[in-house]
Amino acid sequence: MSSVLATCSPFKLALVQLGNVTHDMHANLEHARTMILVAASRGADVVVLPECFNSPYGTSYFPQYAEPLSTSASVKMLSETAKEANVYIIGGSIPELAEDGSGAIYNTLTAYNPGGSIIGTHRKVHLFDIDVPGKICFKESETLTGGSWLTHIDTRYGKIGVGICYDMRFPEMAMIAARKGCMAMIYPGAFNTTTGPMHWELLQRARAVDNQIFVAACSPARDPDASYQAWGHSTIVGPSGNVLQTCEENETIIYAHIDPEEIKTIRTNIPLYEQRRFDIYGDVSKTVDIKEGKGFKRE
Ligand SMILES: NC(=O)CC(=O)C(=O)O
Repeated sequence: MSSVLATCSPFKLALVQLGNVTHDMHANLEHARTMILVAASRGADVVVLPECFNSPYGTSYFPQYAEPLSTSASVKMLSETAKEANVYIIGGSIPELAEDGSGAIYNTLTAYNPGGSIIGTHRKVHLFDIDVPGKICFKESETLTGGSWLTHIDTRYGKIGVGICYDMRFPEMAMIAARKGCMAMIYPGAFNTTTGPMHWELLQRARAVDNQIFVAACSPARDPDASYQAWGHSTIVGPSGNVLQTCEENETIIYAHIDPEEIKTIRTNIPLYEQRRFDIYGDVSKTVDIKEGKGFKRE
């Protein structure tokens, strides 16, 4: 049993499946703020927003809406709202313009503590480039650059790993987080009406059961007028791979009680953590070190 888990404590998690994401960023921010306050008023301790919550999701939109984090209206709103509502916020993602003059744009998550300070920044590592003939062709790499570190956030409830959408398809990220002592992986995401029914829930349950951690994925609500049809179905999964809470495609907030005792119980009953054969296949979590802030980066 990881000693880190011994210091974890229960909390109420809220996923805001945000609707009404328009072309007006300031209207989107105001709506997101209102929904965070609703979640907080219903007792949430950690509130999660979806991928690309401040603007429409699409390769042509990323450059249009990209902001440097240091002057971002979205970061300002999230920081102020975390403080006002006295909650942790895992702030979905926003298009981020690099401040090094390279012009690079990232799909970036920022996380906040109840004091309003940023406690983690994650740039989507795996870009969503797929082509399913006749169904969906999407190439984030046309306008985005992939991130280069993994992010684990320290909260008063324990450590939480974060990823963004397509990152969920890469089991190494969740595996590393679990072995570094994270109690949960949380993914803001926006699967679509082709890949959503195929893989959205399956992937979350797989990441949870493989690693015996909680997994949550927070989607935007579906907008029939949008160019990208989000799947919705925000979901929270327990460490046995059990779905704790889910929903359909409309705007809503889902909640779940995250109790680390459930992790301890499943790891006692099915003790994978004592049975792994690193002598045969090695331990992927040993290949990454803490490099900067809350990020992990490979040499
Ligand atoms: N939008 C994504 O990043 C990922 C996705 O839709 C999928 O993997 O399917």
